[in-house]
Amino acid sequence: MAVCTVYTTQSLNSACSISTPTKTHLGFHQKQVVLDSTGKITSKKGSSSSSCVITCSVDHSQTVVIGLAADSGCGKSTFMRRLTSVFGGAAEPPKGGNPDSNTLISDMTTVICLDDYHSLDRTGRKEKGVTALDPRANNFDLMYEQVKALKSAIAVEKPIYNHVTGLLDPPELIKPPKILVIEGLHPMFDERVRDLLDFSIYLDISNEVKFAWKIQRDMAERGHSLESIKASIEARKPDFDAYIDPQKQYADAVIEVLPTQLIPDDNEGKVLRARLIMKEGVKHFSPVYLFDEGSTISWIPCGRKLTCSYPGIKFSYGPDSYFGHEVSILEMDGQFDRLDELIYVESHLSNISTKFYGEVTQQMLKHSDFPGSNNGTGLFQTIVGLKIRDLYEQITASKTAAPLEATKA
Ligand SMILES: Nc1ncnc2c1ncn2[C@@H]1O[C@H](COP(=O)(O)OP(=O)(O)OP(=O)(O)O)[C@@H](O)[C@H]1O
Ligand SMILES: O=C(CO)[C@H](O)[C@H](O)COP(=O)(O)O
Repeated sequence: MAVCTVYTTQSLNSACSISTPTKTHLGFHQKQVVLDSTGKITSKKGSSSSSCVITCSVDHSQTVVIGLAADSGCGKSTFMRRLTSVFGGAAEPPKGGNPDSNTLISDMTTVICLDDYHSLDRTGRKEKGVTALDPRANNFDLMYEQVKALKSAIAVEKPIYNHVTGLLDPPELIKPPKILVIEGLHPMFDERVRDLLDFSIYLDISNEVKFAWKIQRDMAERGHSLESIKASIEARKPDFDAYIDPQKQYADAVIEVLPTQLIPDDNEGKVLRARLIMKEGVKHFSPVYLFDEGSTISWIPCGRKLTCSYPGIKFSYGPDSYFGHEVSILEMDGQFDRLDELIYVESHLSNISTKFYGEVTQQMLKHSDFPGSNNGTGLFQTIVGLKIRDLYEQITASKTAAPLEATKA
């Protein structure tokens, strides 16, 4: 038997004689329920009647939770599109719900945006003089309770932060998916939330590159001026350094994006150097390697089998240390001229968790229009997507072997 907490705006079963639920955050009712050994909700805690059976039952297979952290405009949405594509099916906002919902649902995955846990709306932040990156503008208690509930296969009513109006909208129902991705500014900030993650990723985009991407998007697509983009990046920097960047030390995989080293003093920012930093010893995750696991390798694949124009392509691989952790780092500097030739590189990588020869190349070709498809950013995002699929399959296989353990809250 296990006890868990459900957050809802509605009564679960009005026929049950239970005490009035407590009012908690944002008008939610908090109810403690008791799960039986199969993971079904049998009664509300404290109910006088043991026959008070709540009509909803839950799928007791545990949800796998993935955390994706990055600053705004650093490629989270692009990464999510690559990840959901690995699992097949398109990700869409909840049907018939709030058109400004930040949630994306596909057959296997639900992606929730942690901006929905802003406790202060745009006006509130302005009045208090805090940014959205400041922990005081976010409700970590609710984030923790809801991620914990979803991980225990219990649906929640999650608030919505409306990016169009800057207001907190009425909540939306989130049912426990097979894979829950929590993406945003703070998935690894709160220790309690961090401990719920089965795998975590940090997108570490260097300032120069972040600036180039912001200009491209916010000037071209959103009509912002160069000055206002600069000012926004500067205004966010102290809180970014204090609260967002330090989360990378907790990540199981970090994708670092830097200016190229192949062009001396490059200031165009078009050619990128991407580094995939993979922690050793993470359960259900074995780092990718190039040629020979644990060796230090430098490889320039350009020549007969890979077409490269200036400045070429260089791969590196080897063991290293990152915030005191043992890691393996795979690096790619430069960009592909012909994406179909990526198969040559793929055939030299091991532990990439593909289901068939050429799957990485196939995924990259399928999304050749996504930003980063001609360089290491897209390649490493695709590989991490495949590693997450593998992790999910390993976790579900181990749960099948011990079903009762997985139902405990
Ligand atoms: N790998 C990449 N290579 C080049 N440009 C990229 C790459 N990834 C993202 N960008 C650029 O950055 C912009 C933001 O990307 P994306 O929408 O995926 O980020 P985000 O983190 O989800 O942003 P936000 O949180 O603000 O919604 C894109 O419009 C694109 O211009
Ligand atoms: O850092 C952010 C995460 O995406 C946003 O700036 C934050 O959510 C506030 O949003 P808005 O600018 O729409 O009020």
